[in-house]
Amino acid sequence: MDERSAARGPGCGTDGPARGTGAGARTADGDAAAERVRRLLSGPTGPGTSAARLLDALRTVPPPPETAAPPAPLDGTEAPSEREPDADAPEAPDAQAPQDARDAQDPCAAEPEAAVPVLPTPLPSPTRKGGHFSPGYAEREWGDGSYPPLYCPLTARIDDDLALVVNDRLVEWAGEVGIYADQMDKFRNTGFGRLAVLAHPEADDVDPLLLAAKMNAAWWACDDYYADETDLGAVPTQLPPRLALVMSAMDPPPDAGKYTVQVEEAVESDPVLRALRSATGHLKRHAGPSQVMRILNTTFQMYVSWTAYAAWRHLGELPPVWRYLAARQHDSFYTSMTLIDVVGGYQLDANLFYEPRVHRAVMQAGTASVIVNDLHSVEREAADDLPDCNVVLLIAEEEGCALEDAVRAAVAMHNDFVRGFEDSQRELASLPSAELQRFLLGVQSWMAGCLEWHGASDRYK
Ligand SMILES: CC(C)=CCC/C(C)=C(/C)COP(=O)(O)OP(=O)(O)O
Repeated sequence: MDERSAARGPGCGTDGPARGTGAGARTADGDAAAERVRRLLSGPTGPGTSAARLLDALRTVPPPPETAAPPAPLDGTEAPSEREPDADAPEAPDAQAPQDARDAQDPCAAEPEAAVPVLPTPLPSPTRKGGHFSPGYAEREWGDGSYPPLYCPLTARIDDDLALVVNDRLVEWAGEVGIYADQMDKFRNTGFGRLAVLAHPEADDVDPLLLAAKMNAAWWACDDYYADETDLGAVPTQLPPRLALVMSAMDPPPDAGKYTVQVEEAVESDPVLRALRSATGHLKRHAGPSQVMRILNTTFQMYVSWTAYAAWRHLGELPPVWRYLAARQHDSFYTSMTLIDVVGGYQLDANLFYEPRVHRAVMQAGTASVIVNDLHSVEREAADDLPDCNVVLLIAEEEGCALEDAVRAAVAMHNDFVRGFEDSQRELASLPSAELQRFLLGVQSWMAGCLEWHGASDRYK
């Protein structure tokens, strides 16, 4: 048994050839469905046929059993080392390879190789457990330990040597684009680089992890500077036009002559826009077109919710909890999770990513993780001149209860979402798509890393 297998312990995945074999404990109905899927998969091949057959099979997968089965051990494939741990070698993850920097018209085109500094390969870390496996779920203590635990996946990898390398690179990049310029130490100690390493245990290579760190840091910068932090210049009435410009920074529209020149000047003069554009350029070096558009469109959908909060802040209104949650479900770490296959170096077909049950699963996980954020940021959000929406504060207000009781209610809500994700994962476990199983495991890992990170980041102290 190699070191990595030993670290997993029994039941924590295998090195076996799971590709095409599905995973997990199955019911008799599940076996029948899996068999049907296998037969379907032996049919015609060719572009698009595999995902189409899987979708067909998905329609016949039975609903989850009434009585909860034990969590399916998702024996995903061992992630092959898909890239050399060399930060300067952009590489296509699959057939839908990233655009070259060929589109010189596109200011958001893949960053040229020269822009990525060559850094030494990180030293092997004794704590490194990168790979594709499930350490399972557990009730995890959080905060000062005085509240009921959060039911959450366990963290698959804590590698603070690697996190340091990624975070240092991220801080260097933040200095180049200019975000958090006057608070670099605070930014460093926030540790978005550590978040990327915790949340993407599949990836050992610095460059894709740096991509995740940059995207998350840029999303957060946008949130801090434009939406949330009055001290950083956030003004509710300016948010909608600012977000409209963000979209054009990330997804430059066709040339409109002198108006495009003005757009470009505006992008160049604003650190938040520079960060988002630069991170998108990095994304394009790793992602295929449908992955890029999935990530951009999810970002833009998230912005609609931000405008709702801005209206409430501007009007001094507190939304009812149901309305806040309805907005928060589209403004969650679902957005961050859209990066999972890109960082992992593979591609989940768009028709599988958007298949309703898969979509619901990722939304359940994204919402659970964002409740973790609300739990950790109550004080921070209550402290702003224009307090943010936060599920704990809103429950306390609506129920007229103590903050402690509102925290308990939010914990219960979180735990329901995680159990819902687990059910969804179980329901989808018989589908023999290695990419889908891998992606769901990536979502599981993201939830785990998110909790780990929130408990340690200086941002929430
Ligand atoms: C996807 C992403 C990282 C976006 C940044 C903003 C966002 C949707 C969050 C999940 C964070 O929400 P919030 O603004 O409440 O976060 P902080 O408490 O300010 O960290």
